[in-house]
Amino acid sequence: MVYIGRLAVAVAAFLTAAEASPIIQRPKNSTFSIQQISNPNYKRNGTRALQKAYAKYGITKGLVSVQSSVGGDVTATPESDDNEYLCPVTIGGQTLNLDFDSGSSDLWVFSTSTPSSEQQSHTIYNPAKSSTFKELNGFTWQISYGDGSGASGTVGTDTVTVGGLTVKNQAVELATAVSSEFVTDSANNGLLGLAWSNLNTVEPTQQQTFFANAGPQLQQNVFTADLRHDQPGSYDFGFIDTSKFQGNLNYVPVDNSQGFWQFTVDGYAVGDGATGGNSFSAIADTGTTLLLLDDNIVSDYYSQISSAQNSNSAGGFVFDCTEDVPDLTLQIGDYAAVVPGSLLNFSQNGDGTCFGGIQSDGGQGFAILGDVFLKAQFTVFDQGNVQLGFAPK
Ligand SMILES: CNCc1ccc(Oc2cccnc2)o1
Repeated sequence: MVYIGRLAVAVAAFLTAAEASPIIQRPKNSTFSIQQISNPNYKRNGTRALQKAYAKYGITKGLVSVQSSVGGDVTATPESDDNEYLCPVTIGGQTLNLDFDSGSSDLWVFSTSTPSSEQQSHTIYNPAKSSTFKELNGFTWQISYGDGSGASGTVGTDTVTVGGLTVKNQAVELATAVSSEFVTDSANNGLLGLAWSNLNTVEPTQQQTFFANAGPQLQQNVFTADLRHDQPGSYDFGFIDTSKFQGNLNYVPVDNSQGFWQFTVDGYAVGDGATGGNSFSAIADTGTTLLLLDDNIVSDYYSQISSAQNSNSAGGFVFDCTEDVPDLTLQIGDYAAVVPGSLLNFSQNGDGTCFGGIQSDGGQGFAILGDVFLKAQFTVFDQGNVQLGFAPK
């Protein structure tokens, strides 16, 4: 299709030139030159130059435009027990609180297409009330998450704004079915995927994430996560706010071949014990609540807590709430990422036992560093350099 486009553009350019420019009569083989002067008021802007070219030749490529070249900053508010973090997103002028998920790549919302029995007390998006919504006819999506929840539906595009950063023609996925976990999670009106676009589930044509569309035009092709325990945190797009962390950022290369923010952890330590263990693969996942690790590391950790046991009824490791819970340190290159014990006593079960922030990753071959880990680190998701940066807060 691009080839045919170029041919059309070449022909159009020729015709335009022939029609528009005056025919200059001059003797054969004469030469002349015109002295150019630069326009002092001209400010170089690649996006605008490209948009002008597209407009001139009528190329209606799905060029997304980013209104702000600086970026955006949005508050991430924890639900009870820090179960998930919700951020306001404006779609076609309608604002919904969505769960930003660096472990998936679909932007989907509760909508007028969601069965009314499932809409319950959710905020829903109504494409009919958006002047900028366009249906992608016949496009569908279907996703399932690590906790067994899931959703599916149809697709369109609209103008999406996050913290002052606007992307036009962003794929917005409308839920026509959602699992019970979402129906009852009434503060959560959908997800905004921040993993890599090769994980997007839209068919027949995979769609780009909000961040993939916005990133290349930002001052820095990054977003950062500063999640907090029991208080609002933030996601920043396009810049790194050095006031949000201590010391220097420690970068590690990312393998995005599976679509995740995946990297290597080089070892671990429990409490003030020695760092040991084999290196292992992990993903940075803001959409997962806990810190999910290999069973051997989980057993080693809970062997340090005398009352700890793996409870079937609770669905994981629990211990007496009165216990002193050790820190966990993950060695990432030269950086020792400490998760304080205070974050590893995750929640109360109501019977004097507490639920651990560290649980099994279910043997799926990589660890999932969810919110329990990300609350303790300022994290830079660097799309431009395909790397992650960590620093203590
Ligand atoms: C609480 N369950 C519903 C729900 C909220 C957010 C998500 O999405 C998830 C779940 C697990 C991992 N990644 C994303 O599911």
